[in-house]
Parts: sequence; C-alpha cells; structure tokens
Amino acid sequence: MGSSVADGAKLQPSRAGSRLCVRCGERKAALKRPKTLEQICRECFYIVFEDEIHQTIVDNSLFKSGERVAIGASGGKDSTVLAYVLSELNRRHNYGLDLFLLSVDEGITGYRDDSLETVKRNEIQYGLPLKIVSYKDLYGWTMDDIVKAIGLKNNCTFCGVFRRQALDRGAALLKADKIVTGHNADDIAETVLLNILRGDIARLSRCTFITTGEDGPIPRCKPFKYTYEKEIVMYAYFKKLDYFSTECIYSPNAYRGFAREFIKDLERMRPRAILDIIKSGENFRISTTTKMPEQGTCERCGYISSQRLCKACVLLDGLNRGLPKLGIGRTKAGDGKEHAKHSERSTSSLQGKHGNFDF
Ligand SMILES: Nc1ncnc2c1ncn2[C@@H]1O[C@H](COP(=O)(O)OP(=O)(O)OP(=O)(O)O)[C@@H](O)[C@H]1O
Repeated sequence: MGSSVADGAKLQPSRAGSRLCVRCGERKAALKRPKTLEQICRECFYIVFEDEIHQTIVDNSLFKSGERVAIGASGGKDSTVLAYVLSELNRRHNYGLDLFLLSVDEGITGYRDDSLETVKRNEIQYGLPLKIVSYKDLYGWTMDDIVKAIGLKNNCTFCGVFRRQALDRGAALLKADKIVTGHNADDIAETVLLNILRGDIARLSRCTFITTGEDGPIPRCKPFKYTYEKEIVMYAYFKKLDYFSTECIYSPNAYRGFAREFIKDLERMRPRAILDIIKSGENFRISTTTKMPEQGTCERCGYISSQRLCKACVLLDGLNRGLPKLGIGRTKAGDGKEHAKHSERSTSSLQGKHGNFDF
C-alpha cells in the first residue's frame, strides 16, 4: 500500500480560514506549521521546509562535492521525503553529489516486500539508481525465519543490529562515501529520552551527533535532525509523494512506544519540546573518568566492534547454534557473557561515583 492519504488526512491543516500567510502576506494561509504554529501558505511551507534542511546540510558540512551518497531507503515517509528533497537540493544548490537509493530487505513478508515495491517506483520517479541487499543473502536468515526461531520478543534487536551492518555492506558495494538516513527530530528526541531511561551513557553521548561513524568505514548522517515528523508527513502529503505507510508487523517495542507517545504529548503542549530535548542531549557532558567502550574490529567479520566479536556475529552464532537468545541482553554463554560482563562493567561505572554527567 503506497498511499499517503491516511496520514495526510490526520494532519489536515487546521482551519486557516481566510487569513493571509504570515511569511509572504499575499497568499491565503493553508496550514499551521507544526514546528512554529505559524499560519502559512503551501508554497511558503515548501520553501521553509527545504531551506531549513539545506541550512542544516551547509552548517554541518554534511557533504563534499563529488561524494557518492547512499540514501537508506525503506519506502517509508521519512526516507522517501529525504530522497526527494536531497535530489532537489542537490540540483538547486549544485552540491555535486552522486545519489543512490539503498534498501535492506529484512525478509518480512507482507511488510518489507510491499515497501520495496514503493522504493522501486521511487527509483524511476526520482531517477536514482537502487541497490537492494537482503538479510537472506548476507546472513542466511530472513526476519520471518528469526521470528519463527525466537518469537516476537527481542526480534527488534536482531533486526536493528543486522540492518546497521547491512546498510554499511550495501554502501560499500555502491562505493559510497556516506550513508544518509531519514531519522528525524522526533526520532532523535525519543532516543535521547530512551538512553536516559536506560542509563546508556555511551549511546546518550553520541545519539545527537548529526554525523556518526567518521572513524569507521562509511560515515552516516541525518539531514532531518531538526525536521519534525509532522512536517515530513505534511510535505509528503501536499507533494503527493509515493510512500508506504504501514507499521512493521514485528515491532512490539512497548518501551519505545511509550517514549514516543510521551514526546507527542509534550509536542502538543509545546512544539519546541522536541528541539529542547535534542539540545539537552547535545549538551550532556560525560565525566572524563567515565569508562567508555573502545572501538576495535570484530575478529570474525572485521566490522567495527567494541568486543572481540561484533554483536551481529554473536547474534548469528546464536541463531546458527540453535541458541537464539545467546546475544540478547545479559546471557551466560560464550561471547555473550563477555559482552554482558563488559556492559555491566561500563554501566556500573556510570552509575557509581564516577557516573556523573555535567549538564
Ligand atoms: N530496510 C531499510 N532499508 C534502508 N534503509 C532503512 C531501512 N529501514 C530503515 N532505514 C533507514 O533508517 C531510517 C529510520 O528508520 P526507522 O525504521 O526508524 O523508520 P521510520 O522512522 O519509519 O523511517 P521511514 O519513514 O523512512 O521508514 C529510515 O528513514 C531509513 O533511512
């Protein structure tokens, strides 16, 4: 289902009546901008939406001319709008980028197979070459197989760890210099909150970075770091972009869902709350005595890892040995134990007397 109508209808612009747009003062206001609550016309909305993303790209020097950039394309609203806006800005401002769509097929029947059809249409609509890599080819397992083996609980851990690596591997095949993803301001605020709730200081310290992995094989960045999800949906709706709008059938992550709802409630009361949470995340200072994981490479696959074996190899090992829970949380077997010990060590050191972070 590639329709954006349902989302758009939910976001139908509030009755702007016959008021004039506060930006151009000429055309009728067509919507109340979610980020600022300004009454503006469609044309001005497109301009501010695109200009803010361009400004984010320029201010943070996200790209260099001549770079090959792989756009993580799931077929969902965020990455579809990202692909569309990035190709527009690339043309308009002469970024000089070679853009590609990169999709990971996790092997989720009735979900990813349908969304990949959307990406294939986007390939033609935007004239961007598409590369698809699959969990089946990379790991020998689809998510359907994995869920059969471990059930619904914890399946997101496998999916997240495998996807991260799959995007890197796909980008390497494309000889990409950078990966961009459609993570938006709401996603980042949600992650800041979750990392605080979990006491995950290592992740808290880097989850607001606009570019990560600069020391790894292929840096990845988030041009939508300051872009509100509601505005992305509005933009896609008004521009009639072709995207897929169904939730993953295997995502029962209640804890994340709670953080998401909490942020939506805050946004309703005060739209700036999203930007303020990001700002708070950016300004956490980790005590210099806090022990942080050291980046190395996985002995088996060579992928970046702070352990002897990377998380993907540990999880895969568990699956292949019929012990799928091996790498989940704090297990008692093999490398999982090593991992658990390490995370216990780093967590307790954060919570103990050295565990202060300055705000
Ligand atoms: N299967 C995939 N293939 C390629 N990139 C992906 C895939 N899944 C996620 N991504 C990238 O990671 C970003 C965040 O993914 P997430 O699963 O949080 O989806 P989302 O917030 O619903 O985004 P989208 O609307 O683009 O699906 C996406 O915008 C996209 O860039």
